[in-house]
Amino acid sequence: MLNCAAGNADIRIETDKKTGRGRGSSPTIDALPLHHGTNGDDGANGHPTLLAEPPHPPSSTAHADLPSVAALSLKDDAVDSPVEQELPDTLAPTAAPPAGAGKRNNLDETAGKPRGASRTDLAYCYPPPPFGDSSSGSLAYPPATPHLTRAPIEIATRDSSVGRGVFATEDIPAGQVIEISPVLVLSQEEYKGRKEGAEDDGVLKGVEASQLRGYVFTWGRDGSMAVALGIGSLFNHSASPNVTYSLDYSQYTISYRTAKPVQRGDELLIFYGHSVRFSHSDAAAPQDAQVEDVETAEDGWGGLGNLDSFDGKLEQADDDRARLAHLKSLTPEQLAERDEEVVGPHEAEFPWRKVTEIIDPEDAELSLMTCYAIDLPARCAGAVFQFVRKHSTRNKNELSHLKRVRPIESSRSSSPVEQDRPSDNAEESDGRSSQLSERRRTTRTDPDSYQSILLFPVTSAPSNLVDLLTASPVADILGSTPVPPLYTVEVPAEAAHTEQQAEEWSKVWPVTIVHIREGAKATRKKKGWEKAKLEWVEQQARKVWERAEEAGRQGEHPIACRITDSWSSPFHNSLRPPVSLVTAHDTRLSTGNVLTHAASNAIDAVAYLDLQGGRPPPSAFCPDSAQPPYLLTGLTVFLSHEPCLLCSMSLLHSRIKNLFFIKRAPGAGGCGSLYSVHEDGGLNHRFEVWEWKGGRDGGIGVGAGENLKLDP
Ligand SMILES: C[S@@+](CC[C@H](N)C(=O)[O-])C[C@H]1O[C@@H](n2cnc3c(N)ncnc32)[C@H](O)[C@@H]1O
Repeated sequence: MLNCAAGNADIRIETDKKTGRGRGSSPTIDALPLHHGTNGDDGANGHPTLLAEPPHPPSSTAHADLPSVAALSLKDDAVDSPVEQELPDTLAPTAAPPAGAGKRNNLDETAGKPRGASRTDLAYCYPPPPFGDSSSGSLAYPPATPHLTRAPIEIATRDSSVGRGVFATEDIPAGQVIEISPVLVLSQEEYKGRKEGAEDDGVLKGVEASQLRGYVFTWGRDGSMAVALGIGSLFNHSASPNVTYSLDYSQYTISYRTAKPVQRGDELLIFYGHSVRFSHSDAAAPQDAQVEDVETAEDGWGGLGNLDSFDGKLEQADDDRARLAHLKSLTPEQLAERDEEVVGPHEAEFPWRKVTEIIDPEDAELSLMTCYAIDLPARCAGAVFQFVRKHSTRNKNELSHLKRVRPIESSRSSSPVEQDRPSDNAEESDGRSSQLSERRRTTRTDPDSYQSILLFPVTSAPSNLVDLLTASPVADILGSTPVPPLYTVEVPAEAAHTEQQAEEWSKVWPVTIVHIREGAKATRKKKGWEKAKLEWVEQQARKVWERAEEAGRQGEHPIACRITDSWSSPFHNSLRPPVSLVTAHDTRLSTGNVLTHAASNAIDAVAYLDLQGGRPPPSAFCPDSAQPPYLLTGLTVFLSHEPCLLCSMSLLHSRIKNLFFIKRAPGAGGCGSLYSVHEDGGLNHRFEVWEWKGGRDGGIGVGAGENLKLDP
């Protein structure tokens, strides 16, 4: 239930408990001092028809369970109990009434019924009847329309070709919530007026054929549309708006916030979308249509906090078209040759730098760990291995990269365990050492010949190791010979990856070689990307940067995040690049929520897609899987700026495959600057991070986001 009470008006919007938020559940309007115009027909077209009732005193309980959304809408200048405050002056119409003001709404005031209005009566005929049907009659809206809101705004008509708009009656600072409107969601079927899968005969039907068409915006990925109830539907469009908005899918609301300081008298304008043009006001607009069909707009009303479109096809942004046309003109052989061409990271054409502190294993230096070892006759080896297995405190064999035994003749750097042995039997050790020197002279093949055997890393050895060993079958095999002393030895901490490493490191302790798989090795050796991948990555980087700059122009922080499928060479090529899922931008300023960073919003958007079953068909990575993968598993993220620590952790938890960012966030970023979350060995996932090092020529990294100072 959304419940607002203001002054002498008490409006409550309730949800029918049985039908949920069903449209059958009509709003309960306890008292409304004002009229609201209808469309001039019979009020049965979906527009609420609110009739005049005598005002009555504010309800003392009306706001008892005021939900957060309503509270927020009233919070900005609230004192004690915001919902009990007087209605502001803005309720009074401030613009001069038009001639014939008595007829300014088309309700019969005695009967409360719509009365007919001839087109000739109507000085303010807006919006025009749908599709030029002059016989349908249209309604005249007053030049100033009363409304219920605490923000200092009025609804007025200053330009009859644009119709009503929302204007500031006082200066309003940036970042102020001026309206939260509940929305009415229309399914695709309702909107289009035809069943899913029914053939599109090109004739507009349903809501799309009504004047509501100029008021809807994209709501869900399933083709559903929404109408903002209340003032939300009265904001006009501008390419340089002063109001931003965000959709709240859980509350079914859309909230509006000033994106810049607004002066008294200014019109409050939002941005509907790149593809929306008005023939009569936008200079750049094509002259053919009043409004381009909003459904074809890139992302509804400007996509502030919205999702980008995806359909598995190549995106055909203007600047991509020429490239695409060129690619399509190539023969399959030319295309294959082009796709296989690899650009190495050191070539000038390679504009990315890997953000890593991890050294290529093939170049790794020897690193050491300390283990307990013991010298025993070869015949004890089997019993020692069993002993180690039995008392191992770890599931995984931490010494699997090492040979367990080393012939006693090998040189070794070891130190007797007398000082740091795990149990106290130091007295016996001197005698054993002398026995050992004697035995070292015998050969390895002899079951009585002595070998050095690794037991446990010092860090995970049982604390009473010596006692355990003395009580073990190893001691039985030795019979009257005392168990020799343990000692510590430094051994390689990792397996070798090359013959050279193995040879060198085995001088310390025999180490195994783990060869890097041939395929992987080839890729590593190439250490470059196919040209097609390089181009695709750059294109995504450009898109995310453009979105960030656009957000900046809308009064948000110029930061954006784009989530896509990941490039996989066997599946993708220049004509079949990965699919993009969502693009979102930072909405900290418009929502007042300091956690709505771009990455966070994008992750939310993917979760929302999953909830709606809206993720595209399983990608090349999981062709057999019917389910979308866990969170962002295997996906690639593009960010205009290095993510903060919190977002870096969110991306890590989401299991992304790799991240590309354009601008570093010195002292704030969690992927290379302040910390390298993506490589932290103590965390349960890692991902690759690449930073843009390309030039500024293509516009990537240029603009408001260029020198942005980011907080940690
Ligand atoms: C959401 S409504 C805005 C309120 C509308 N002016 C009214 O009086 O009901 C959208 C409609 O307003 C008009 N509109 C909005 N912005 C405009 C602009 N910049 N130039 C011309 N008409 C505009 C278009 O006719 C559009 O279909």
